[in-house]
Amino acid sequence: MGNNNQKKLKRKEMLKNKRIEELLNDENTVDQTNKILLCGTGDSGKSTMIKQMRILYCDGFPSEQVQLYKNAIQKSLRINMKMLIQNGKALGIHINDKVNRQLSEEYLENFETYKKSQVYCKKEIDTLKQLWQDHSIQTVWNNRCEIQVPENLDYYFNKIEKFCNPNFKPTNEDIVLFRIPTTGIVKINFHSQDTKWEIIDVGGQRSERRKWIHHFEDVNLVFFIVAINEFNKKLYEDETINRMNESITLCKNILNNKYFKKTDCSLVFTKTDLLKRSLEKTEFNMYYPKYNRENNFEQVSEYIQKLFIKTIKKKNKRQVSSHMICATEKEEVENIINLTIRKYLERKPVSVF
Ligand SMILES: Nc1nc2c(ncn2[C@@H]2O[C@H](COP(=O)(O)OP(=O)(O)OP(=O)(O)O)[C@@H](O)[C@H]2O)c(=O)[nH]1
Ligand SMILES: [Mg+2]
Repeated sequence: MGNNNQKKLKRKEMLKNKRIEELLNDENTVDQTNKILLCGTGDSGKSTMIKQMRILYCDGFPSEQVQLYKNAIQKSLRINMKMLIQNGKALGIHINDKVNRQLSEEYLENFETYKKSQVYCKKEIDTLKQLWQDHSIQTVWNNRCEIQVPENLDYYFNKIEKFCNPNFKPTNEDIVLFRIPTTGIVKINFHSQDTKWEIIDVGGQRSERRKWIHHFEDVNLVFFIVAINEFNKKLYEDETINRMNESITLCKNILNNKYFKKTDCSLVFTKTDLLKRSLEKTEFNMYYPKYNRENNFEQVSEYIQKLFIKTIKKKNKRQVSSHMICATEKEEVENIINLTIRKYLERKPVSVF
């Protein structure tokens, strides 16, 4: 009798083990993909995070992407010098140096001819180099919060010969620092802490936001990305609107959306390096008059975080976290992704049964 019972138990154990193996081999059960959605206004740093993920988890950029960035970087130098000259005039910053003023006039006159050429001739490179070093052009660049120019333009102008060389091949850093506004949706798959993840990047400009809704379902984590240095900038789509105010309104609308009632969310403040730089020259309370603390990074960044956090309702049903990073630093992106996933998994352990 005892032997029979033992046999039955053994058989039960074997069946259980077989079932576990079946479950483990069933992709639908174990390989369930978790979803992270990146939201935020244009230029906030969503794609920069995605690029870092590509470098960290997907062996970097495919050759078509590298070529796309090469072309875009090369084109942008011309266009942005034109912008600096023209916007300088509009801001009342005229080129004082006689030689450089003449050079800038000639550059604008010949711009269309230059633009037609794929390659930069020596004369154009020398002109761009000299104009970039001009004191008045540097004044325009230092007042860039008044105009719409790319964030890291100095990186490219400071090494202009490299970028104008027809044989130049963009490095990861060249790609991470350059912005191509996202249109449509970009997805990346990766593994973290024995779980499968998909991270979704969307375009943040107003015209792109209506596409977001198609990706709201089954989201495990929402990251709302904010460029923490944009307190003194105007929205590209409507220059009467302050960029940070636009971001606060969007944060309120997205993170309180019914789809995300129970979804953990992370506020990710990027561009900490640029905020530090900008507070050296700008008083934060000129833009937020209610602010009455020190004009330093620690206190201003804490105040900005609170402006966003207080818009998020019903925190009891979900975890809300806030992080500050320089998104152009790969390790900082990696750390917050890992940390957020770990916190998520701790709260909701993945169970096979
Ligand atoms: N210096 C610095 N630059 C950053 C940082 N984060 C992003 N950038 C730069 O900011 C620019 C905009 O970044 P993107 O990631 O393309 O912005 P986005 O949110 O994807 O913009 P859309 O696609 O229009 O929604 C790029 O030139 C980035 O290199 C940061 O922390 N520090
Ligand atoms: Mg983008």
